[in-house]
Amino acid sequence: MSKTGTDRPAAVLVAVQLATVADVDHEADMAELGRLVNTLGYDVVATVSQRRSNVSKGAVLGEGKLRVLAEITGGPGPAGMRFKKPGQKRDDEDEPEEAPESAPGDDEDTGDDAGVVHASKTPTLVVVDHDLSPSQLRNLEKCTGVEVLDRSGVIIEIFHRHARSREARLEVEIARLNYVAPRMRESSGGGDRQRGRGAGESQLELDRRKIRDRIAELRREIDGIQREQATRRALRQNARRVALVGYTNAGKSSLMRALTGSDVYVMDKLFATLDTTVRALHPEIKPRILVSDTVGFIKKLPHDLVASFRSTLDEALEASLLLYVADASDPTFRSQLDVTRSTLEEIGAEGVPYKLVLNKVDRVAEEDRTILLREFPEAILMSAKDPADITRLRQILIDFFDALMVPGELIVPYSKQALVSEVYEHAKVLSETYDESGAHLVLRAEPAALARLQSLVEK
Ligand SMILES: Nc1nc2c(ncn2[C@@H]2O[C@H](COP(=O)(O)OP(=O)(O)OP(=O)(O)O)[C@@H](O)[C@H]2O)c(=O)[nH]1
Ligand SMILES: [Mg+2]
Repeated sequence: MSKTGTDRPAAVLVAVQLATVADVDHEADMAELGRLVNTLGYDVVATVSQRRSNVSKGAVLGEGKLRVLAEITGGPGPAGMRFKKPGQKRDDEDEPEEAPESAPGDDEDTGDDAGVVHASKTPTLVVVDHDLSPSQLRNLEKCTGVEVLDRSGVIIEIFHRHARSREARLEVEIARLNYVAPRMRESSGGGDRQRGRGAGESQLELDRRKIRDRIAELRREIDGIQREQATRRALRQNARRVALVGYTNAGKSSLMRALTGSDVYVMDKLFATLDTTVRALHPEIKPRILVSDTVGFIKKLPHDLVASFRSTLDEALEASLLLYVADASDPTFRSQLDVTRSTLEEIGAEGVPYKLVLNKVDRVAEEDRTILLREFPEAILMSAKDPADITRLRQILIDFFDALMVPGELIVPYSKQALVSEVYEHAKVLSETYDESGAHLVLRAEPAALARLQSLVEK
């Protein structure tokens, strides 16, 4: 848990552990949720947890724990929630709201201190580790009197705050609108807004239509940007490209910095990077190798965000090599690797050749490193903080691309001497001699690059 006593706002976590979830997985999930909430700028000051056989449809927790939660946030408690009378359905309801059941069969639902860590300052945010339905969210807000977010809501909010490039901002805006649309409700004030109706469309329907229109508008804008990017990428088509992919906080940007000498943002927080950056391997070699740093993955990434970030990850799709970066010092890195694999599959990058980089081994004990190597014999064990490891990784990249090269020969006539430098850009020139026909270049190049150079010379 992060430091308290700062002027950062406070949040309380709500953890519901279902019978099907093992303790160790549940704890890892909660630790990750805590880090997400820290990234959002809050200190986690309390946790209310409950083991349940299922998540209550009405308000997630049982009545006793709702009371405890409301006490922490200073809200009215379960009494503040309005429930429908049997048979009655409000027009903005997607789901009927149910009164919290007291769940007699569930343990730890006593409303006493079990499963509760007490708050040192009053939280202004409640974060739940389950996806909430619109009515669950409303019920919890009424009960606690403060803002409530579920895991997807937190992730979308982080993306919203961190997105820098125009495209990332537009993508996040769409994900956010898709997230809020079903959670919107008729304003309770009623009166004024009711007057706007009449044409058979409620204010809520109108608001939702506005959101759909806005999403369509954002999509068009993104399409424009993507066309420009495709052009820019086409210019890099002949370059040798490697993309860093992996779970958030694994150390992708640190590797990017070390490999390319660039100053991309590195931070011990989740989702420090949201935009793709492309830089040449440094010190530069010819032909150059381009490295791209990408957004990190996370468990249960909201589907809209996966879809949105597909375009950001196009960079990865077009790379000849992916480096799957994992934080070997994190006890849950194996499940993080699974998330990386399945997310890459989802965006259609599963066919791209890859190498596994087990990073942060400086924080792994010597004997555990041996175990890791036995389990992942192909992996590159390294630390982004160790210059010798970076040199080794750099050589592995160079060797990978060199192995794709085939031998070739070009004769560049004197009338086309400008092409010689072009050849040096895209091939490894082994010898350069001159006779009456022009420059004889003995070289190695990737087959596509060689064919292209050949056609330029003969044109
Ligand atoms: N000890 C140690 N720390 C590392 C290593 N590599 C990265 N870190 C630290 O791990 C944290 C996250 O590093 P980043 O490079 O920002 O990770 P990332 O994968 O780019 O993360 P996101 O952009 O948030 O997805 C930072 O505090 C780094 O200093 C390493 O090899 N050893
Ligand atoms: Mg990063």
